[in-house]
Amino acid sequence: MGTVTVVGAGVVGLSVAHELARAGHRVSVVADRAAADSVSGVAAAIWFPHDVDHSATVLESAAVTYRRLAELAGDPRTGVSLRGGTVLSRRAGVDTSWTRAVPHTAPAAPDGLPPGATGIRCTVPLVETSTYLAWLRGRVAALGVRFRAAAVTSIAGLLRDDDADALVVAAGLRSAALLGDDDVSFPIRGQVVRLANPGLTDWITDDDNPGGLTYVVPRRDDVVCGGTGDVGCWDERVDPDVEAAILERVVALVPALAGQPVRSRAAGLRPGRAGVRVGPVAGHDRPVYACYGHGGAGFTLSWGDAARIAAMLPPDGLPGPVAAPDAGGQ
Ligand SMILES: Cc1cc2nc3c(=O)[nH]c(=O)nc-3n(C[C@H](O)[C@H](O)[C@H](O)COP(=O)(O)OP(=O)(O)OC[C@H]3O[C@@H](n4cnc5c(N)ncnc54)[C@H](O)[C@@H]3O)c2cc1C
Repeated sequence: MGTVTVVGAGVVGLSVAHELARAGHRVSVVADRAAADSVSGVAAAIWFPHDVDHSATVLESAAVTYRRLAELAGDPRTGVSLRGGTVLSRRAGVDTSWTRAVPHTAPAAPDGLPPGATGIRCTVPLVETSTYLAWLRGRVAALGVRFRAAAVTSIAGLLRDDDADALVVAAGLRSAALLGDDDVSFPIRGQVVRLANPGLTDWITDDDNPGGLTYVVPRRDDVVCGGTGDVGCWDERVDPDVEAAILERVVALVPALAGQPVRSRAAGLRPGRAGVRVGPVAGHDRPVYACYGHGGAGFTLSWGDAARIAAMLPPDGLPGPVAAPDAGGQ
């Protein structure tokens, strides 16, 4: 058994802490924001590998997470359910490799689709973020993981002050600045408006909408309507003009949303990266691992990538620090 400190308490940090503690490590989590106050609290969140590459490793992590979330859907306390929906496409040659990670997909019936669009029907896990993140934190705490509220200013400083045998950096978008060896990370700004739910259950995504990225994700008490995918934008404020445009697009797509009152609104920065980073980080005197860069798919990859980190840190033989130049993860 070893002691491991995880930096980050978003969906990724919590999932990593869970898997490490379950494997037998003594785990601490240090974070300056609770999950609900990070981008994890803004997510829609449906299972879908959005804004990440669809490499074999990513799709395997997505498939592992699908299965785990599908199991959790059996327990209403988790806030996870399985929901049917449609992935719309308005152009030829769209990448459908993600379908390999879903047990069953079928072509959508053309009636009801926008003119010229095609669709893929499937059932995926829907995560009600506030319920799920609170449940997950409770599970992690029940495994004996300790939480510390603090801002980490440098990895070297943390290693100096912390006697953990290993460190995992799962700090989302801010991981790159903390590690200082990554120039391929970037924000992807997303804005949503949440409407009262007029009784919808099916979700729909419309990435090729001529007006911009559009999706409708009905939850128990509201409907998450989006969105935007502004690459390189660091602005976390809600923009009223962007909201008006989102509302226009979602009502055109799902007319039942017309006139529904706004319940809440939010914007957040997805941790974009040219390749999700899961693996050892070189150049430290103790083992340091990275788990970040999940783009619009942090929930979708959470359990799979947490399991990968746990496999890299076996409790009966922690690896040593990595001296060779870091290859930059997967
Ligand atoms: C509008 C929108 C819709 C989305 N929809 C979906 C969806 O449907 N499905 C899906 O899978 N994903 C979705 N996402 C993406 C998802 O939200 C992210 O991929 C995921 O939340 C990233 O989680 P994370 O734990 O890596 O980062 P975060 O949630 O940002 O957590 C980072 C953690 O690290 C801590 N931290 C960072 N730096 C420091 C530091 N220096 N010191 C101490 N602590 C630090 C923070 O306090 C926080 O606890 C969506 C995102 C947006 C914006």
